Amino acid sequence: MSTVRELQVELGARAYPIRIGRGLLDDGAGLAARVPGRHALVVTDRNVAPHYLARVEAALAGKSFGKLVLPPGEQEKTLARFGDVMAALAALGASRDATVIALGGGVVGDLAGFAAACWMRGVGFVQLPTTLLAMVDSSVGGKTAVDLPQGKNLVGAFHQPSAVFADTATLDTLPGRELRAGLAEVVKYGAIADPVFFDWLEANAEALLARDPEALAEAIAVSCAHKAGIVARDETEQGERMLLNFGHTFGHAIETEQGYGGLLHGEAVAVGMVLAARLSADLGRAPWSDTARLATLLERLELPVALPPGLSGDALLARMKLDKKAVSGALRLILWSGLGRAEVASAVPEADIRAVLDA
Ligand SMILES: NC(=O)c1ccc[n+]([C@@H]2O[C@H](COP(=O)([O-])OP(=O)(O)OC[C@H]3O[C@@H](n4cnc5c(N)ncnc54)[C@H](O)[C@@H]3O)[C@@H](O)[C@H]2O)c1
Ligand SMILES: O=C(O)C(=O)C[C@@H](O)[C@H](O)[C@H](O)COP(=O)(O)O
Ligand SMILES: [Zn+2]
Repeated sequence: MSTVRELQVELGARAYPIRIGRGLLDDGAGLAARVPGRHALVVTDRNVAPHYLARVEAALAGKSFGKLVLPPGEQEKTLARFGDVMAALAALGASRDATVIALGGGVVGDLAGFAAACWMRGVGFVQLPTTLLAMVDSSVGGKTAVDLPQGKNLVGAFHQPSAVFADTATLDTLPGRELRAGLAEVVKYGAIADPVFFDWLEANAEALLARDPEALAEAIAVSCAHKAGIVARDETEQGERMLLNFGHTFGHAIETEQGYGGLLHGEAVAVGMVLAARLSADLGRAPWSDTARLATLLERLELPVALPPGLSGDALLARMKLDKKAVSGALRLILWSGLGRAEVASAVPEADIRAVLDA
């Protein structure tokens, strides 16, 4: 195994490690140590299972484990699939000391995590992320959820994993479009919290697209450090954690309006960040020059930066109103103050939001 980087999410008695390195899935002992009871259920999808499930099964030798291999994609992050996970846990006879293991991207992680939060009111949970997006964002922090046709992640719970093992060798089989979608969330950390990292991303964009292992490992480690710090300071999103939603009020509205079959989450977030940055510049809160830098970097990473055709501003605005940051029905947005800084804003005039949606 090559170099393993290790970070910790500091949550007191619930603190947990994030390990990042090539070949981690072959460290069966590391995974087995996080499965204290007799029962484990591995949740994965049909794209991931043929490549990686056997290694997880080998690590669970001696345990009573089940596996659930779901169809892939955002359209499967549903209450119906949540029911399938519940049924699989029941079939396994999983007791309160059971562990749910998510092997896959953010869809599998969010769904399996929500199941772990609910089965017998909460059982153990381990994240084995296999997409860049899951390694840099969704596997860390304990936000778990499923989508409704009305909106993204509307049904969910905070439920932290007991460990995150990111085997970066799994990225070798990840399709290019999915890798690029993950890069959008990487750019988010630079945009909201770390101008030096943003500069580094500008300097390393081509290396990241070319899957240079060192560049990817660095991007994952820096992203996880930011996410772990924010989660440790504000686990349940009372303040600072809301900044991780930069671009998401727009992005989630796009995903929902497209029936979860259009832009990928990371792509929608890329568009959403550019819209939020433009809105911020329109309102005099962010320099136009930084907005241009953000859009240029995302374009260099081959991500979309404009709304896909055919979406109506009215429909998107209506979707945005169901965002979870709203208070008493009033929308709150994450606005940008320029590179490295963002803030929560309420009372943003609807006309200004409509203007960026219609531009
Ligand atoms: N909980 C959080 O904090 C959080 C953060 C960000 C995003 N999310 C959620 O994550 C989801 C998006 O996650 P995603 O981008 O990982 O998408 P995904 O889970 O749909 O995975 C992307 C695609 O890649 C395939 N795949 C996964 N790993 C692979 C591998 N190593 N090789 C080949 N194919 C592979 C999957 O089967 C799928 O088709 C969204 O639902 C989003 O809302 C959650
Ligand atoms: O961890 C967080 O907090 C985030 O907001 C990370 C986002 O990238 C992620 O997409 C998250 O699932 C969005 O959360 P939601 O609460 O808006 O559904
Ligand atoms: Zn996201």
